[in-house]
Amino acid sequence: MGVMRLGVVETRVMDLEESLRYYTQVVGLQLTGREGNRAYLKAWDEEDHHSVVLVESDRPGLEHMAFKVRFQDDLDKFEKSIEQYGIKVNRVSKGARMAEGQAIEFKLPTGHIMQLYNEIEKVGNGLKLNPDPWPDNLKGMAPPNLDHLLLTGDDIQSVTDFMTRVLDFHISEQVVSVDGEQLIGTFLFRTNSPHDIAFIKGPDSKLHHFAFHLDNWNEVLRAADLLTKNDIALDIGPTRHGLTRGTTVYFFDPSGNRNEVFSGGYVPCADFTPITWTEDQLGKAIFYLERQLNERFVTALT
Ligand SMILES: O=C/C=C/C=C(\O)C(=O)O
Ligand SMILES: [Fe+2]
Repeated sequence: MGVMRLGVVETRVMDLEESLRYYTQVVGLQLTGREGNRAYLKAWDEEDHHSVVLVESDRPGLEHMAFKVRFQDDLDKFEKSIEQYGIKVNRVSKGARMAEGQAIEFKLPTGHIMQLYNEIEKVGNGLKLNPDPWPDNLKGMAPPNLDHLLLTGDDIQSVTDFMTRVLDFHISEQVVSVDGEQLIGTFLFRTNSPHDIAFIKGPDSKLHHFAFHLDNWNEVLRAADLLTKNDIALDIGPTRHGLTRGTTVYFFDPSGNRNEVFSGGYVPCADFTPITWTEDQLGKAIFYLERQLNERFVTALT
């Protein structure tokens, strides 16, 4: 029962062809389908039809995010508990997007659209019978999987209450005001990774970044090399986050959506005692080696 992992981020892009070149050649995702103004992509170690949907639009940003639940009948249970909590739930019919089954959709207290689903076509990763550790013909950064996303919103307390009490997410880290009164950031997980989704104080309904996993620090450096090789500006990094301990590079896709490649961190379980950062240490929390935020951290949102 319950939410397994972040399954899909549907991201608005301004030019689908240019974005496809970037996400397949530089990031190194595999194109698995195209229909109308949407393109569907997966990372090489993922089995489902897609984890990233690019939808051509007149503005960048996050159209929706979807978490995969373990069983189809989890949807009925979550529909009831979300509505009991006081948030309206809509049903999304099978086939609303290529290869996807039925889903439930609702708006978070921060204004973001979230879906829960179980059914999606499995295309496999070709590594299930006497497999090599990775396939041939990988391109670009070649992340094995989608990792997490960071969103901004005003009421961090409410979204944390909802995610923990209704969707049973656990808190790995939190950022609080110096007097401890106000919750400024919240890092939440269902998988045993430092975060599957996080929220920090800022304008409602905005995307800060979505991230792909890499195996180690060398791959993070190589990702930065690839960006420079392609004359793509880095936002920051390679560096380390104090929060999550993850090593990282932040950069932007052609539409200005921030991407991240992330490696490391720790392996929390449900009994993990949350790590607390006070706002006066925010610089070190976010960029441990620089020990200060860059301006874009709070302004470059989509
Ligand atoms: O509040 C911002 C901290 C960001 C941390 C990450 O992006 C991460 O750990 O992947
Ligand atoms: Fe991140």
